[in-house]
Amino acid sequence: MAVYTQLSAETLAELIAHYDVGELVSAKGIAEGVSNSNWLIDTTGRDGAGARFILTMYEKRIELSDLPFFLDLLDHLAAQGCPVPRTIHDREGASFRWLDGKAVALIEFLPGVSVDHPTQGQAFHVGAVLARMHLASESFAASRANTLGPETSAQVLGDCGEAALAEIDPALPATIAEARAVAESWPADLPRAIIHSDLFPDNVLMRGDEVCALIDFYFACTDAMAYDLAVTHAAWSFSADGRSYRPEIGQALVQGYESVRKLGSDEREALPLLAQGAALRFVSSRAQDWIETPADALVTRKDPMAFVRRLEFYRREGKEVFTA
Ligand SMILES: Nc1ncnc2c1ncn2[C@@H]1O[C@H](COP(=O)(O)OP(=O)(O)OP(=O)(O)O)[C@@H](O)[C@H]1O
Ligand SMILES: N[C@@H](CCO)C(=O)O
Repeated sequence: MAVYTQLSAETLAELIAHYDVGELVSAKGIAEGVSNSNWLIDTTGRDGAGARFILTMYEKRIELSDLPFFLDLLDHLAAQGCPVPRTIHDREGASFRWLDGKAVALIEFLPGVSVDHPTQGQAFHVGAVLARMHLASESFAASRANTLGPETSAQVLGDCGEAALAEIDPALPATIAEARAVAESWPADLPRAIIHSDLFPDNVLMRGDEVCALIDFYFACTDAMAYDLAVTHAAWSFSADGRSYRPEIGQALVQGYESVRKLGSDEREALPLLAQGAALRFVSSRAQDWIETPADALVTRKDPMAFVRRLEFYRREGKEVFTA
């Protein structure tokens, strides 16, 4: 359940009145998501024909100084024709407002559903849209450092400590040394752009093969484009528990990406290591969350071992995985 803050109908109506979107008709809390509180908002619309939005209240994990970067990025990508929801600005032009001491933003609602078991056609289109997003971001002036790179993964796992990691699973402590080794050989000069860096199936809304929306840009940052493809590969091409690889999905993703932007030989060469770094990024954040979240909390903890299995797969299979 991701509505951490209760807002009264009056408070919501007053908030919506700051936007040129008509009057509030209904507001429903959205159960999906764990980071922020989200509501599905219906209004009468500017022309009385009705309009729908997502209201997000930023609860944790987001540096508020980064918020203008994330919200302006949505506007930029949407203006470039990418399937990304626009930020609705208030009557004074602000992209976010304050409510009960927390930042809130009104975001365009886009249709579509997240898929659990993608088809090849869907993976191809997701790869293509990822490449379009990278190219469209080149004209975006702002930048943001990746705060969750390989060195952070090593640091986070080290801070968790071997004993706490071993309590989750005996295979986890070894990932500390692996993360350090990956960080040491991390490529420094691959072509960069703004990357999504968390493009899991639940952050893509689809209708059939069509990508209707990429959402949840709150980890977006400036980094290697091939790393973003590696994250997406790790997120889409395996069963949820990471035990079985779906080669047709992995290949379709890369082919879709290359139908828009060809990978350089340096990027292709780096993909096996980038994919290990991607797997470690999610091992580390999941392990940290596991330790910090009580077992009886309302939020379901995500299993770090699902990404340890991916890590082992990428290390074992090497470049074969990314050879078309
Ligand atoms: N622009 C949008 N258009 C339509 N639906 C959306 C939009 N943004 C979010 N949603 C819906 O709201 C749900 C929660 O959003 P989101 O995944 O961004 O939550 P979060 O808590 O911010 O993220 P997370 O838990 O992934 O860190 C999504 O699964 C999706 O169903
Ligand atoms: N998509 C991530 C959560 C955001 O960091 C995961 O599945 O672990």
